[in-house]
This record gives sequence, C-alpha cells and structure tokens, in this order.
Amino acid sequence: LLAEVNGHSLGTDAQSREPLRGDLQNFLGGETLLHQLDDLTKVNPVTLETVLRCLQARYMTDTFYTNAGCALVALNPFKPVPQLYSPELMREYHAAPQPQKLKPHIFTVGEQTYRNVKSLIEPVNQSIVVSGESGAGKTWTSRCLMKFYAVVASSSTSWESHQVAERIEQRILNSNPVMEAFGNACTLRNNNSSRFGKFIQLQLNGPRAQQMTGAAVQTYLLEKTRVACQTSSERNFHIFYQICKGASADERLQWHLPEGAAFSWLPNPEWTLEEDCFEVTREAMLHLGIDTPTQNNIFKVLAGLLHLGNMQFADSEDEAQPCQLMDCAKWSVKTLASLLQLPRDTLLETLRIRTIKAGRQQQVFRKPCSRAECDTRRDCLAKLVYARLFDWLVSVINSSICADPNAWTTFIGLLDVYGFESFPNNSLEQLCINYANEKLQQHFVAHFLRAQQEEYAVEGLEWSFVNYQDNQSCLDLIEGSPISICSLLNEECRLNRPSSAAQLQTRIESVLAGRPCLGQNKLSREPSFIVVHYAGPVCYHTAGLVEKNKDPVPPELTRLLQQSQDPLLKVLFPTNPKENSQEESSGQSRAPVLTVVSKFKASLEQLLQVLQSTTPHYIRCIKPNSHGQAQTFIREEVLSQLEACGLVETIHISAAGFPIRVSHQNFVDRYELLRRLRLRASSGLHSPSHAKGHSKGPPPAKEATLQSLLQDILHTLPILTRAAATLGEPVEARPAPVRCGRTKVFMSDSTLELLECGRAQVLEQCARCIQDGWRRYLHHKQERQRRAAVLIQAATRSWLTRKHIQRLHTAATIIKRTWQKWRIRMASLASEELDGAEEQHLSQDPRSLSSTPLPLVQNRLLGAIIRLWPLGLVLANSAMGVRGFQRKLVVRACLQLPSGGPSSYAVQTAQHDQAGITSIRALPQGTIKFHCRKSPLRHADICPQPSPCSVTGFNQILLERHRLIQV
Ligand SMILES: Nc1ncnc2c1ncn2[C@@H]1O[C@H](COP(=O)(O)OP(=O)(O)OP(=O)(O)O)[C@@H](O)[C@H]1O
Repeated sequence: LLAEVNGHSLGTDAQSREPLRGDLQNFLGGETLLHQLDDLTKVNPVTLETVLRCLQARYMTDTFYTNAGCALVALNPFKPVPQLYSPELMREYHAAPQPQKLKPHIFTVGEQTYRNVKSLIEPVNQSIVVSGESGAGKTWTSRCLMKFYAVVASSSTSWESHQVAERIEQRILNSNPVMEAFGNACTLRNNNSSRFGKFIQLQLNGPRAQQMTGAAVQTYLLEKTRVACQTSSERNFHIFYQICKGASADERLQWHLPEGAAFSWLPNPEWTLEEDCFEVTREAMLHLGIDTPTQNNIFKVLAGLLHLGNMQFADSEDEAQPCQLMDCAKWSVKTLASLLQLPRDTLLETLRIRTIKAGRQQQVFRKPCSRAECDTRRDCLAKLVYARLFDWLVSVINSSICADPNAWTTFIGLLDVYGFESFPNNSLEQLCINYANEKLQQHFVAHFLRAQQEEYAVEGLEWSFVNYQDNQSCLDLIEGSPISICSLLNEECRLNRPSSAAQLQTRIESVLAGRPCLGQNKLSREPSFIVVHYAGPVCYHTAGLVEKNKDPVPPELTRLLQQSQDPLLKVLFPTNPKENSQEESSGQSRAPVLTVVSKFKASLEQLLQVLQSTTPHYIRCIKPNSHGQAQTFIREEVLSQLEACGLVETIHISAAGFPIRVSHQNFVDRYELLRRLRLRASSGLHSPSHAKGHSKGPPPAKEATLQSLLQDILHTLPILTRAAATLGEPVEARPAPVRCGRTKVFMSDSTLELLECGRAQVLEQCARCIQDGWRRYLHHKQERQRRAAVLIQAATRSWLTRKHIQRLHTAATIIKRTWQKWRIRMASLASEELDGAEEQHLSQDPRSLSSTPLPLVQNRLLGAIIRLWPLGLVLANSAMGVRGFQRKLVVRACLQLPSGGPSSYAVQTAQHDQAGITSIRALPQGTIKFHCRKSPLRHADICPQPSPCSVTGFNQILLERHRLIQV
C-alpha cells in the first residue's frame, strides 16, 4: 500500500518477471554463465530478479564486486579475503593501461578517480559516495580506498619527498583507528558500526604529480546519545571498553577503574571484539601527535564519564529539596569530581538544581530538579563532554593531516555515510540519517538520471526517456519551504512551548495534509507519522522529537565544566564570555535557535555543494545477510537493499543512455590528434555531415572549425573500430554509440574506451617519431663529432710528425755538415801528413840511398819500381811473384812510402802471402781516441766529435779491401 502511495514502480518489474522467466532461462543458459557477467547492465532483461540471480551467482563464486553501469556494487564477503586487497593487486590496477578491463573492484573506481584528477578534465575534483545500510561494508571500503591512494599516490620523485608523503599517508591511515575507537560502536547490525558520518578529502598536490599531501575530515551527526544510553544488546563507543580492558595496573589506579568494576554505561563488557585493541588506538594517537600525557588526560576524562553514569538519584519526597544520591553513587561523585577536577559540591548542585532567570531584572531563581530531570542533566553533561571531545579530536587529527592550502590543488573526496535506517522505533536520529540518504539519492538521481535526460533535451538529442523515481516530493516533505517536518520541529523549539507528542502528530498531519509522501500509521498506539522514503516507508515516533531537536544544554553545565582545573577540559570549555552569552540566549531567549535539524541541514547542504562541484562515483555496498555470515545470500534482504539504493533504475539508464559527456572544446582538445589516423587512412573522404538535432543557422567561423574538427574526429571511429577488431579485441560490429549535441559530445563507456585506445596509439606513434628523430639527430651529431675528432687528430699528428721530421732533418744536416767538415779536416790533415812524409822521404831519399848501403840489385829494382809503380802494385798483389818482405817493399816503393821503420805504416798482406796486400795503414803517431755518440739518425750512429784533447794523430786508411784483388 505504501509502495503505491510512493509511486514505486516495482510492480512493473514483478509483473514482467513471470512471462519472461522461460525466455530468461534460455537466454542465460544456466547459472554458470550468469556469474561471469561483470556488469549488471549486461543482464538481459534488466529486472530485480535477474540482477539478484547474477549477484547471487557471483557471491557464491567469491566474486564480490560487480559493475552496475556507472556504479559499483560491493557485496560484503563477511570473511577475510586478503588477496583481494593486497598492495600487489593495488599496483596491478594502478599500472593497468585500462583498469576497467580488469575484474570489477573498488580499486577500479579508485584508479579511475585518480586518472580523472590527472587528466584535468573538468570537473577535476572527484568524489566517491560509498553508501549502503549499516554493516554493508562502507567503512571497510573507504579504508581500503585510502590504503589504495596511499600506495598509488605516493611520491616517487625524490627520496625525501617520498618520505614526507609516506609520513602523511601513515598519519591519514592512523586517523582511522582513532576515529573508529571514539566514533564506532557495536550495534545489533554491525560489530563496528560508525556512529557518525564522515567526508574525507584526500588532498593531491599538483596537476601532474598528484601525490597525496594531506587530508581533511569532516564529520556529521555523531550519535552522542550513545554515551549515556545504549540498548541492551548493543554497546557504548569502543574506546570505553578499550580503556577498561587495556589499561595497565598503574593507569587503573590513576583512572579509578578497578578490575571488574561495573559501570551502568558500559553494557556487555564481557563481549570480546577485535575492535577492543587499546594499544592500536594509543599508537595511532601518538602518530597523530597526541602525546602520552594528553592521551592519559583524555582517558581520565572518559573514565570520569563512566563514573558519571553510575550517579543514581533517588526520588525526593519534598519537591523543594534536591534529589538525594543513592548510597552506591556517593563514591562515584567523589571519583568523578577528582577525575574531572571539578568542585564536588558545585557538581552536585549543578546536576540537581536548575537556575532560572526571569523578570526584567533577570532575577535568578533556583529550583530543585526532579529525579528524571537530574538524570537528563547528568546524561546531558556526558553528551556535552563527549561531543566536544570528539570534535576536538577531529580538529587535532585535521591539524595533523591537513596540508597547507598552497600545497594542494585537487582532491578526491570519500563520503562514508550511515545507510538508510528503519527500526520499530525511529526518532530524530533516524529522521536525520534518512534525510541525508534522501539528499544523496537525489544527488545520484540528479546526476545520472534527470540531468542526463534533461541534458539530452537541451542538447537537441532524441532520447527515449526512462521513467525514474524522483524523490523531490519526499525531500519537500522533510525540508521544504515554507512548511515541512523540519520547519515544524524548529518552530516548536523556537516557541519553546510545552507540547505533547500527540499534539505534534496532529499538527504535522494537519499542516502537511495532502503531501504524497506523508502517511499515517493507524495501527500504532504511539503518536507517530510515516514518511515514504525512496527506500521504503519509515514510521517516526513524535515523542521526544522536539526535545532532541532542541538538544538543550543548560548553561549551568557549561559553566560547571569551565570551572574545571583539568587541562583538557579547560581546552574543551574555554571561559569565553561570548560563547556563554550565546548558549544562555539559546536556552532562554526567543532568538533563532540553532537546532539539531537546522545544523544538520546546513552541513548537509555544504556537503552537497562540494559533491556537486566534483565528478561523482558511486559504490553501493550490499549486505548479503543480516547475520554477518560468509557464503550466505538471503535474497529478500538483498532485494530490499537493491530497491533502496535505486540500483535497477541506474542499470536501466546506464544501459540505454550515454553516461559520458564532454564539451566540444574539451573533446577536440583531447582527441584532435586522432585526425592523423583519418588523414593517413584516406585523404579524400566526403565532408562530414552535421549532427542530428542541429537546426541552427550557419555557425560562426570558430564554431565551424570546431564542428568540422569534431566531425573529423568522429569519423575516425570506424577506423578505430576496425583497428580494434584486427587486434582481436571484442568490439561490437555496429558503430560506436556516440551523439553530438549542441555543446557536448555524448558517448558510451565503450566509445570512450575506443577513443582513448586510439589516442594512446597515436601518442605512441608520435612518441616513436620523436624518438626516431631524436636518435637520428644524436647519431648525426655523434658522427659529426667523430669526424671532427679524427680530423683534429690527423692534423695534430701530421703537425707533430712534420715538426719531428724537421727536427731530425736539422739534426741530420748538422751531423752531415759536421761529418763532412770532419772528413775534410781529416782528409786535409791526412794529405798534409802524407805530403809532409813524401816530402821528407824525397828530401831524405838521396841521403838514405847513399847512407844505407843497399845492395846494388835492390837499388836498381827500387828505382825501377818507382818508375813503374803501377806495375809494382800489380806485382805486390799478385798471388805469384814477389813474396814476404819483398812484396812489402814493392808496395812501399810503388806507393812511394817512406822506407822508415815499421812504426809509420803497417802493411798487411794476406795469409800465406797468397792473395797479396789487404791493407796499408798509416799508423797513429800517438794515441787516437774516438768519442762515439749514439745519433738519432739511423745511418749516422757514430758521430766522432772532434775534441781538442782526444785526436792526436790519424789513422788514415790508405788501402783496404775485404776481398783480395786477383791480379
Ligand atoms: N570487503 C570486506 N572483506 C571482508 N570483510 C568485510 C568486508 N567489508 C565488510 N566486511 C566486514 O563487515 C563488517 C561491517 O563492515 P563496515 O563496518 O564497513 O560496515 P558499514 O557499512 O560501515 O557499517 P556502519 O554503517 O554501521 O558503519 C566489517 O567489520 C567486516 O568484518
């Protein structure tokens, strides 16, 4: 009935399911094929039933991620799958040329966003909205994505910057355990349920490098009531259990937490969860810059809150007297006062006595509170401290991980928000959570469905409109102006009038009557109203709604905390008069009140503004069963989640439409280089036709060129398709789905992939061309350098050789000249000596002849020889004839040598006097010394240097032969 009120079209699917079932079976060809489908848009026909079967088949084969058009469906494995999140796999997705071709994974989304940021296509900033119900795996997914970015977006430039990036990444990752310890709790649906929403902005540093330089965390709507109020099967925030279980003996003593102590705000302490790891939290806090004394201070305050919970009040018999403390609570008050460093009496008074200012003079009245009021004030004190502590922690984390505004230019936002909630008893918290989910659903719808269709219409493209579920009417009911549920709640707070739950119900029903998404729960005894959300109807009880919306903080409580001497509480509650007056006015004047709803609405709008300025990506987390069991797929539960996240409509629209659209200019800028393919393929193609839907007059010149460029690029698509087919890639035979609108180009994922592939090819060719040119240039340069070097070497060598030869030549000339001079001198000396000897001989001859009584025959013979010396020479050399002394005599006579003593001449004759005279030498007339020096000349080894002290005679060779002259 409620589904009909809402206008849900589920019936259409349900009806169409039956007749198609047989065909479907044929088409699917069994479950085995179904689990191989990576994309739910490929399930044919797209119905909840087939999608469900596909998801189930995949889940059973441990395939947890499936694409659903533009979104990714993540099924919670409920078991550790370490190989699915290993750093190696992260790097594989990061390094893949086309990660979308790998198996669907959150890393595909992570890598896609990272590449989008790098590509600088507007909008550059990216956001990933992780949604799903409690326990579906949102926090897990966000954590994995952060780890992914920490791995891939780390610096590789220098060692130092790498270290800095690693430190920042470590800090960002360390923020998770701290925030989870303080903001997560064990609930019925999830042992580690985030009790706050968070948007993490991962800051990247530059258009090209894109390293993670920091992060900023924004939190939403912490469930602070949990500090003071937990249902029986749930727990308080993890941190309370961590300090109770993990504190050392010393710390227990300091924090007054004796072993086994019972605290009423610490239900189910015996449960052991892996989240109860105190050491991990402390370590992470330390890394975030929260030193041990500050940590101890925090834990001391938290221990104080546990003691505050044990403060039980007894009913007062006399209304004029404040409530008494129960006996068991007296020790708690003392401990609390000492832990929070508060004056005990002031503490008790503040909790039990209300001060009211009234009258023109603002007179102060003191009124003892009832027991219930005392309890409320106590709870309020705990919530106030815990909420401030949580906000302070977030600000400390931010100051530790946030980068300098100049150090980052782009960001990837990760939104992890609580999923849609519907319990038997829903209150303001659920209203806010479901309101946020409505807003996000609208963003999703606006982004992918309505905007898509409207844009087609604006762009002049024909498109068969898909009916989609618009939740605007639901949002109008919750937050619309001038009258809506929120405005009514705020008005009640502002008027500050006493109104019962029933009155509020009546008011809502009467004022908002006729709204399509408002319903009544006639079966409920409690005053309530129903809101038909996109995910289903939810019944909200009106009791306590206004009070929760007011979230009143009695000013006395703040003043009390400002009196604390505890260093941490002094920071959390500074004595700021401005703040005081604000809080006081919020409690007691009629100025506009900052209610929970109005604060939440403002932060939600801010968040949506950020989301709208980014390219969104969606991860829909699905919980296969509510028991947290692996390998268990409960169809009904999954079905309701698929309905709740509007997945089927997404699949429809993604399959039918063009999820990618790029402005003409951007398209041309990016793909203009593809025209080279066309020019290469054929230079004489017909001129491109104009796009469908272009009915305007002749466009201006610039536009005309843009259009022609655009068409040129689009005409390369068949070439690209053919090229992909020849490469053996699975491409469809029909033309790639693409349309050209008035200002944008619309295309499918496959077309984008084709274009990107072509672009990569052209770029590769260009790179090769540049490389070739560069190598050629380098080669030529090296060749020129080599030739020049050879030339220089040759010239140098020839110059050196010439110089060398010149030197040798000069030396040889000098030697030659000296040698010649020496020869001449020697010759002249010899001739002088010979001349002198001859003259002496001739002058002495008559005397010697007369003085020496030679035999007559001998004298005659000598005279004959002198006259006939040639004949004598022949005789002396002949083998026959004169011998021995005679022969020498003949020779001497022939040569007219003086016939003095043998000391003047040495005449050597051949052995046995057979071969005549071999040499006649003038014997030296004293000592002859030859000074030899090695000459550089090859043939002038001996350079007799005339030395004044060495040559005192001569050794002229008069006749020398090696072979005897045979006469
Ligand atoms: N991919 C996964 N692999 C293994 N276990 C997972 C995975 N995703 C989730 N889980 C398990 O499911 C539990 C719930 O996941 P998680 O805390 O992320 O849910 P949630 O959607 O954030 O819930 P809540 O909205 O309550 O915070 C985790 O504690 C973990 O045990």
